[in-house]
Amino acid sequence: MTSIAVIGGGSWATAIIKILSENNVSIRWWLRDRAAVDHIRKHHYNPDYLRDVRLSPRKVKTFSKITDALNGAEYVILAIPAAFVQEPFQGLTAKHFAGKRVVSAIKGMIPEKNCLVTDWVEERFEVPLSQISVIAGPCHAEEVALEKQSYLTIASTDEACASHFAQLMNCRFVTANPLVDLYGVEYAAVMKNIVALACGISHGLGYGDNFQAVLVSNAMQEIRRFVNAVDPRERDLSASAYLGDLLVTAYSQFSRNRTFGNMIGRGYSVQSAQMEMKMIAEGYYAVNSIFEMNKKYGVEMPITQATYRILYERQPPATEIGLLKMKLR
Ligand SMILES: NC(=O)c1ccc[n+]([C@@H]2O[C@H](COP(=O)([O-])OP(=O)(O)OC[C@H]3O[C@@H](n4cnc5c(N)ncnc54)[C@H](O)[C@@H]3O)[C@@H](O)[C@H]2O)c1
Ligand SMILES: O=P(O)(O)OC[C@H](O)CO
Repeated sequence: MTSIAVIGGGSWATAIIKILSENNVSIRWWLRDRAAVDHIRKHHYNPDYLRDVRLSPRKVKTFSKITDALNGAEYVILAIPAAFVQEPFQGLTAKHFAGKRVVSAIKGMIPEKNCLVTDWVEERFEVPLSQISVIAGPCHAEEVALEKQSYLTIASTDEACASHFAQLMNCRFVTANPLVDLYGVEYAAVMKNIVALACGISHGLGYGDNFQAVLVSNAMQEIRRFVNAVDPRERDLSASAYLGDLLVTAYSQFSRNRTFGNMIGRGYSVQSAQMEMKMIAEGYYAVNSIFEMNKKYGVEMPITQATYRILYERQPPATEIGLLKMKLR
């Protein structure tokens, strides 16, 4: 049995545990909320997210102390929004990660550092890059809960590392494939959240499907320009880890980022949209990080810039999308 620590109590952590439980694994699940830990021990479902997902008490053990969850685990999966990922690891050192492989399920950047989660793991806990991977691809937790056929990409700099973890994620309703492009996949996953915000904002303003199709096409070009500037290498951006993820987030009813953007387009303030949503829209933090990063790269990024001005400079959404409209082709 492979021992896997899962860190985070949200919908994606719950969905990942459902997938892994299909295989021969032992899961050590850390949740911030002690009441949820106790509830899952007693009732075998997460009271806060994906309540219909039944958790096997034989395979899934819950912990409220993070070192207990890490103890003896071969893998550590991070499944907390990037803005909060540092918090539970305060006080931990490289020795807590010695010999472990780390998998980031996070599609976001650490706001205070404007850095990728995998870079933070490598630097902060001295985990070799060859032992780090990310879970990517178009996949909503809600569809995993319903066992709808989904595809994931496990990306790493090391093929063996990606392949090994992909095997653990393959199951009746999930096909997981390895890919050697850690940074390209991770940046594309961060950026698709920004695009989903822009899609939501324009939908909230009354723009239709015709406009969104052009917005998404232009977004793919923006992602290509940025990813190739930051990590130049040959990659097929039409693969599902990149384009597929952009499409699902831009068009799905389940998208957190699109829902958040839609509220902004309809006139909500950032604060009221955050309060109304019970889940986290990673794109809100990502747009600031990518905007800041791009000061160094100077890539043409009209969609990111418009979204930044709406969310961080409080520019009227109608004005910004109106200006963006002129730049799309
Ligand atoms: N939900 C999905 O379908 C999905 C799919 C792929 C990737 N992801 C990624 O997974 C990551 C986790 O997202 P999610 O959808 O599970 O989140 P979620 O919105 O469902 O859950 C929020 C999580 O954040 C934690 N949290 C909230 N506020 C916190 C705080 N102040 N301090 C510490 N923790 C806090 C909660 O405990 C919970 O674990 C994100 O990076 C997201 O992009 C999500
Ligand atoms: O579509 P979102 O904003 O809920 O993001 C969730 C996942 O990244 C989709 O693959």
